[in-house]
Formats: sequence, structure tokens, C-alpha cells
Amino acid sequence: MNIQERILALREEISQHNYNYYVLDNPSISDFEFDLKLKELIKLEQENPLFFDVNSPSQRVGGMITKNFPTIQHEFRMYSLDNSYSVEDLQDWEKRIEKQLGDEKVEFVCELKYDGASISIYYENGELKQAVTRGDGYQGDEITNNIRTIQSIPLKLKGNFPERFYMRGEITIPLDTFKLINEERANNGLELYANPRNTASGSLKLQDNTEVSKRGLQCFPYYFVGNNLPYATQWDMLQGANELGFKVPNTSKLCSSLEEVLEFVNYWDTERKNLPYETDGIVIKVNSLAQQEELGYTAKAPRWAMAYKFKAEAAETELLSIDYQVGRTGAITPVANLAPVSLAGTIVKRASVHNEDIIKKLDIRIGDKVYVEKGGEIIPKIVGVNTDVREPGTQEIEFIKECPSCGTELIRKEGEAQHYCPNDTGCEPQIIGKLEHFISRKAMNIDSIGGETAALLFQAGLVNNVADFYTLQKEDILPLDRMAEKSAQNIINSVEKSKEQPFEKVLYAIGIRHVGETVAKKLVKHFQNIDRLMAATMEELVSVGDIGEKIAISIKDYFKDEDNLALIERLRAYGLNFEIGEEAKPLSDALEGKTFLFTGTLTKFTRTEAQKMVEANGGKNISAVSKNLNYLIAGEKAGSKLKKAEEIGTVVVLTEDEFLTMING
Ligand SMILES: NC(=O)c1ccc[n+]([C@@H]2O[C@H](COP(=O)([O-])OP(=O)(O)OC[C@H]3O[C@@H](n4cnc5c(N)ncnc54)[C@H](O)[C@@H]3O)[C@@H](O)[C@H]2O)c1
Ligand SMILES: [Zn+2]
Repeated sequence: MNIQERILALREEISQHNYNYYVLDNPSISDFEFDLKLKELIKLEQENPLFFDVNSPSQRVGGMITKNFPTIQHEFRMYSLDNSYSVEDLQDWEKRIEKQLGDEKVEFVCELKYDGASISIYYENGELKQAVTRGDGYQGDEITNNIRTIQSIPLKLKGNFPERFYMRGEITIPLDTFKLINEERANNGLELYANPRNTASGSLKLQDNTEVSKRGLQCFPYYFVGNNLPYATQWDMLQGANELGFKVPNTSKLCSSLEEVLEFVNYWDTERKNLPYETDGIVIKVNSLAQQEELGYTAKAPRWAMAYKFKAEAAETELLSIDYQVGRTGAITPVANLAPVSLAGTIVKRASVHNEDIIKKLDIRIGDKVYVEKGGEIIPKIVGVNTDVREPGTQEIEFIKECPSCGTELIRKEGEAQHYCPNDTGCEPQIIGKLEHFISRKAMNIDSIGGETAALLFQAGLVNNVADFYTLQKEDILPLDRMAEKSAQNIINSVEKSKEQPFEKVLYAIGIRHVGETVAKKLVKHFQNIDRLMAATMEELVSVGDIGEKIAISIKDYFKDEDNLALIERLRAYGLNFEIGEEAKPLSDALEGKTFLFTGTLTKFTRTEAQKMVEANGGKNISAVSKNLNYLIAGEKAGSKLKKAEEIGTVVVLTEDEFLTMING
């Protein structure tokens, strides 16, 4: 490949990654790898100015607009930031500034680089009017309704606000929410989100803003744009934002020299690990707005600001071998054993490689020097290979054909990335995994039996499947290793108590593949008892919200199996709940599939009562007027929501009485 071909290939590849990252919010390579490619492109372009192209991804803000929201032109362009990775880079930047400004004194403001999605929010006369994503910097997606759900964004400003201006800020997702979402996705057999940043950005592009409101998003302002704004410095602007009612983090600092900037950088390089949200660096800005104006912009970033990127939390180490683990559903997970290496403050010896496709894509080989990174998951992952130092004679990794535990031939279903051991009733790690899942807190909550005891009970031949827990006798347990009278009695008691767990927990506990907590809840609400669920057709299953074909097939498969049916009959005989509890039962399905919103002053019921009624009758509450809204119940003095509903035209407007009639027939 000659240089021109290489440049073109890189441009095409990087554009595709930009699309995956900014539009789909689903990157297929790590930022580390992405940055390597972009760096290579920039270098080649600099060395070969002949091939310059304004449309090269090196010359543009990476984002794009989607087709799902109205496209809005930015009145003032939204830029990206230039990156620096070392003290020398920062010193070079300072020199460039000095060259342009002469010997004027320069102050800097250091802010954290909040790792989320950028947003531009337009305020007019103190009221939030419109919110738009960065998009390609010239135009973005209009997502005002989603932004309105974020608590820390004022809908009305306090104090002395400029008449019209744009607040520029970053929308982030708290790390603990991010982890919860991924846990839930894992439980539901869904692909995990790659990182908090793409999750925040993806959350902003959800179609249903009640879902957005559940994500606990936050907004951190960092700039105001407009004409004749009453601020002289960046620092003033941050203070000003605070006074107007924005939530400005108090982590920023005004610095009078580059030395102070470097102190700030060093401090946060370690301290950031204690923040509840993610930062990937520091943003350093020239404080004076007059100086900012004089410095101006490059093709994609201000010259008056610089991002300093913390070292990616990646390390290079040797791949020693691959182990294969068998999960409770029979899924086989390859795990890499690594030469121990320090990464983000911990010693890493193992990394996940997920599945065969990823092994193939990375082309990792035993003996390779690999890059490991910490992402959103607990266990780090391998993100690339340093092929420059690959030893000759290494072999591609052959994925195992048989179960490492029971020797059964593995299967891989069409369209799935994971291999499975189909021997679900005879494969030890699967059986023990199922027992552990069954007793876990979110399932049957049999807290006196831990994972180890479950394994012990299995090995002693006392519990071969989850129904056997209910036939355990104290005399059987007592002879077990380290089992005292009291703990044996505790086991008997908590097994007995577990019979009170509601149907949704039982359904989750029996461990149907892809049926996580949320799916179990939805199924219970819809089918109400196990017999109706067992008799459900594919069509009925996929008609339940959020149940896709993959889950439906898995449910059908589960109930086709004689062993599973026998197990359920035994559990039923022992008195477990296979029917929805009275308190959880919907009153009717009169509002099934319909969405509701209440506005104005209500006189017949409170808003909370009304929303409960909607849910109890199978409907869904949403929080803003949009095309997705079916019914708006307007009380007295209904205002802008009513007007908007009338504009949309498809929303049915009801009085309180009409709403009650709808429920009571
Ligand atoms: N893995 C992939 O496939 C892939 C693809 C594209 C981009 N990326 C990654 O995305 C990054 C580049 O994205 P980018 O162009 O959005 O640049 P960026 O995120 O590195 O920096 C610019 C953004 O920083 C934000 N920001 C946060 N705090 C700020 C503050 N205090 N002041 C000002 N701005 C602040 C702003 O929203 C601004 O738009 C790189 O890290 C790259 O690796 C990855
Ligand atoms: Zn097996």
C-alpha cells in the first residue's frame, strides 16, 4: 500500500469508527486504538501536505447528526478540543499563545474534562427554549424534551440572566448508575455498554423521555456563548453560571502560571478516581475572553483551550494462556491469563476476551504482547496486540470444541457470539452455577447458603437441582464439613422462608436464559401465572414490551424441555409462588399499550393517584408531550402542554371525568 492509499484507508476506517461511536453510541474499538489510528493519519497528512483534504476526519469534529430527531443549525459553532499528552505538549501550547499575544500576561482556568456528551442549551428571557447535541459542530440533534428531564438543568434561571445565550456543557452519567445499567443488561442477556460516555450520549437519544429521566444524568456547564455577554473572563462565566442556578462543579481552579496548571493536573490524575463520574483529562483555558477572541480557532478547536489527557488506563503484558469458564447457562467465556501487570492501581493477571469472534478479530496468540484496558466491566479486557514484537511461529488460537468440564460437544447458535455446553443437567459448573443463582439475593434470597455451601451440598449428593433444596433435612446437612447445629437450622429456616418470594423472583430464580429481573417482572405482569406463560405463543411473547425474539425463543425452548417441566411441578408442589400476588395484579387492562400525561390543576385525584391508576390499568405514564403521547388529561389552567398537544394533533385531550370513564367503562 502506498502512502496515499494508506491515508485514504485510514480516513475511511476512522469515519466508520466515528459513526459507530457518535451515532450508534456503540464503538467497536477502544479509544486507545482509535487515537492510535487518528494519530497515524495526522502524522501522514502532516508529512504529505499534498494529500490534504478538508473532509478528512482529522479536520472535522468527529460527531454526526442522526435521523431520529429534528436537525438544528447551531447559531454559534460547537468545537472540539485539541489534545495534549505531556508537559512538553503544554509548554509548546503556551509558547504558541505567547507568540500570538506578545507579552500580555496570561491566566489559565483549569477544569475537569467531564467525560460525557456535549450539549448546547438555548435560554431566552431566562427560560430554557431548546437543547441541541454537538453533532458535527455545525448542526446537531434537537433533544429538548430529553434534556428537560435532567434535574440539575434549570428550566427557569435565577438572578440577572443575559437576555439570550447558549449554555455549553457536558451531560454525564454517574458511574454507579452506569454500573447498575450494565449489571441489568448482563442479567437480561444484552450486550454491555462500552463506557459511561457512550451510555450518556445514548441516553440522550432515547425516544422515551421517561426512560431518560431514570438514568440520573447530570449536566456540567463550562461555557456561555452569545452576543454582548456580561462576562470578562472564563472564571467570571463559571461563577455566573452558578448564580443563574446551574450546577457548576467546584473542582475548577484559576491559575496564574503553567506550573500551577501542572500541579492541578497531577493532583487530579490520582484524585479523579474518587469522583462519582468519569473524567478523561483536564481542560485548560485562557482566562481572559478578550484574549480568547484574539487567539481564535483552528479547523476544529479553539486555540485558547487545550485538553490534557490522562494516560489511558492501558498496560502492555504477555498473554500466557487462555482458560475457558462455563457459566450457569452453559455459556463458555474465554479468559486470558496474563503475566501480572499493574493497571490503574491494581495488579491484573486475568482479562476477559468474551468470545471466539473477539479472539479472531484481535488475532491474539499465546506469547503475544497484548494491551489490556479497564472499561466499564469489573474484569479488564484485551483491546489489542503489539504485533511489532510478535515472536515468529506463533499460532492462531483454536477455540475449544468440547466443554472443558464435561466434555460435551459445544454448540453455537445462529446469530449468537457465545458457545454453549448443552449438557445443562449433567455439567457440574452449570449445575452449581444454577444453584448459586437460585439462592442469590435477587432471586430466592436463601441467604444462609452461600456459593460454597451450595457446591458442598451438590458434591455431597444432597442437592442436584434447585428443587432439592426443599427436601433438605437437618440430619442430612449436619454431617457436612464445618456445619454446626445452628447453621443447619438457619438453612432449613431460610429455605422455608423463600417460599414467600413473589412469582417474579421465582421466575427469575429458575434461570431461563435471557430472562433477567426486568424481563421476569414484565412477564409476570403480563401473563400473571406460570400456566399462561407456558402456553404463550411466540406472537404473544414478543407482543410484551421489551421482549424480543431472542428472549421469546429462549422461553419457548425452556418450557419444551421435560426436565424443566418436571422441576417446575416439583417446586409448585413445595409451595413456591407461580402466580402473581394480589397486590401486584393490575386492576384491568383497559389502558393497555396507551400512554398518559396529566397537566393543569387536578380536582378529582392527585397526580400521583392518577399515575397509579394508569399503571394499575395497564397504561404507561410519560413525562412530556410528544408524538408518543396518546392521552393528555387536562385539568384547570392547563397551559403549554395542552397547547403543544393540540399542535401535534394526534394527542387525545380528556377531562378528568372522561379519564375515569375510560377506566371504569
Ligand atoms: N472508540 C472509537 O471508535 C472512537 C471513535 C471516535 C472518537 N473516539 C474518542 O472520542 C474522543 C474524541 O472526541 P471529541 O472530538 O468529542 O473530543 P473530546 O471529547 O476529546 O473533547 C472535546 C469535548 O470535551 C467536552 N468537555 C468536557 N469537559 C469540558 C470542559 N470543562 N470544557 C470544555 N469542553 C469540555 C466538550 O463536550 C467537548 O466537545 C477521543 O478520546 C477518541 O478516542 C473514539
Ligand atoms: Zn459441560
